[in-house]
Amino acid sequence: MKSSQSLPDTPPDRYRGWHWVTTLWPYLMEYRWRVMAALLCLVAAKLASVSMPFLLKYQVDHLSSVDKQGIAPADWWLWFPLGLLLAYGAVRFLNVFMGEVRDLLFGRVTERAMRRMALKVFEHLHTLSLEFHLNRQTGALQRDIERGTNGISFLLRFMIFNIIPTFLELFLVIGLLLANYPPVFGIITAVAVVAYVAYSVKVTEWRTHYVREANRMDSTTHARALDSLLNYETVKYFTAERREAEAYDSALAQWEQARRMNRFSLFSLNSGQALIVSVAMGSMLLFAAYYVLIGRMTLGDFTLVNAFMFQLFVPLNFLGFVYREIKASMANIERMFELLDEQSAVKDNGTEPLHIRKGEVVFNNLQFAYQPERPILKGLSLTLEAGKTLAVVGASGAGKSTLTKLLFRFYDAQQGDILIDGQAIQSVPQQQLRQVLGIVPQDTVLFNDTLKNNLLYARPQATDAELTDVIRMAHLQKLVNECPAGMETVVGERGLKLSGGEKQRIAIARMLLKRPAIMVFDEATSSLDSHTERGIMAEIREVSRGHTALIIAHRLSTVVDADAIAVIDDGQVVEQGTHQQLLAGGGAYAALWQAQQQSDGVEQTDAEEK
Ligand SMILES: Nc1ncnc2c1ncn2[C@@H]1O[C@H](COP(=O)(O)OP(=O)(O)OP(=O)(O)O)[C@@H](O)[C@H]1O
Repeated sequence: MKSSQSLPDTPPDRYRGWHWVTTLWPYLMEYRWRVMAALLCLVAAKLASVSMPFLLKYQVDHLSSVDKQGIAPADWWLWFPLGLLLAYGAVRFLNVFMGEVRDLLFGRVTERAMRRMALKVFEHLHTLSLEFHLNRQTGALQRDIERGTNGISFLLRFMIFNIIPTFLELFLVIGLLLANYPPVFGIITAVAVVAYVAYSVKVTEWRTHYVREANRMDSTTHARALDSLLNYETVKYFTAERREAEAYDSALAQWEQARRMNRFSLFSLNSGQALIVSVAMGSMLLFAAYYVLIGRMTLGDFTLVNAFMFQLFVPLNFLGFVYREIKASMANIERMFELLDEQSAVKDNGTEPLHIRKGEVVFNNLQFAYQPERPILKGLSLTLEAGKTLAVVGASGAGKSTLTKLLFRFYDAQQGDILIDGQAIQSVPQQQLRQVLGIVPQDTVLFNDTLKNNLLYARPQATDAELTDVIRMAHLQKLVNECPAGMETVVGERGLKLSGGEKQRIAIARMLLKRPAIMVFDEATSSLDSHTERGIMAEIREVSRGHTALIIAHRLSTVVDADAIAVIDDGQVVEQGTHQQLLAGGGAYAALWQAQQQSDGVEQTDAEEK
């Protein structure tokens, strides 16, 4: 399994604390009136909630004051408790209703914040270098974004509408108890709340490790299963089903163990919380009963204390969960912030507009290494003359594709420059640079969309006639005609429903549709049969006529017509000239030519015919 360079479990110190508040603040401000209205609803709901026990108290006091014979139905005294009952019902409804209105109003705020944040990260990811993306598992990256945006929603909702109001209510209730009743009630409530919060925080901290471990194992088992299923064919080729199942099961066993510890820690948290709540409520009721017995409190007061306790401890019970989730949300958001802080190794700070005059490309004394200890290009110099075709050949791994990556500025060379018509590519905006370049890459990856949309990706405004033209040039008519859905055929994830050669032809067609000034063909026909290859090479010659073209090829027979051929070895150009000149030179190219001719009789005949 590939190792994922995921973000570290514990975020660095600079992300701790209230960093997220300042980041999220602008999103709250975007809908400030909604936020204000939601807060008003919150206050209304809380006032309703605090008044409920009082209504209950008056009710009970009134009912217990009626003597055993009851009262006549016409007596106005009868209507008082009925009015209270109605008020109680109305206030209870108001409490719930205001909560719902609040959610309705605030939902929009959280969704907008999620949308803005997700877009920001998405755009940022597209600015990061290829190296960053190569080092990451896309799935893990996507999970980081998903968790981050969900984290925002959770944090906004629960911080503003759970934690803060719960504490507001606590202060309100403790104040009311202290003002109206013997101090013992307020004191017990305060002590219980402090004990409850302290215990919840402590135990939550302790169990975070188990929660994280369970989550990690959950991701690992998923990744294991996914990797195995993605490699479905390889598993069959090597009859490795048993091995795969065992590896999956061993990951599952670790997940099971992690879940066990997680459950145990949850048990400790919940039982401890329940104990604190029960002791507090029990002692409050004990005192309340005592005060009723000695006549200092009424039955209504007894009911009120009981009701307050219920009202307080229900959200408090929830606090353990909310605290844990808020911590997790903060960690997830911090991961997302780390992504946003990630800087591209390749800086896009060129400001000169790119002026294409002829389309000459010069690679000037390039030195480049992906890893410092392993140089790939060692002072390579090469000129692509304007309007000419230059072929680059050389052993596998010699650094040919690396040249194209440097040209597209996926990486910057450590030394040396690349100049287009005399302008260093670093000095121009990347967008402008890439607009004048077209490539048929070694491995074509397609969007999981229709053939047509994959082609139009190069130039969405292209006409049908232009599409038909490039389809013909890239020899794609047969494929389009044979597929029942024609151009509307969906090509599957990464284009996996097409053959290697078909994908290459689509890549050729869409590059032709882009009509770039400089064309790069990186082994553009390597997956094609010799017949189709010849046809397409003829088309490539045709379309690249008058354009600057760089052709990277393994099969030398495909580049014998090039205006110049450069042979790369050990990070340098070791030979350069036309096919005939290089053959006559009897050097590396001639040797390569001989070797290929021997191994491919058909190609030999083809080349001799030329
Ligand atoms: N992102 C990367 N990180 C580290 N090394 C890399 C990276 N990309 C390529 N390499 C290494 O750089 C060397 C040159 O790669 P490159 O793709 O340029 O070779 P190539 O000449 O195009 O080979 P081929 O003909 O097989 O396509 C290879 O040895 C490869 O392993």
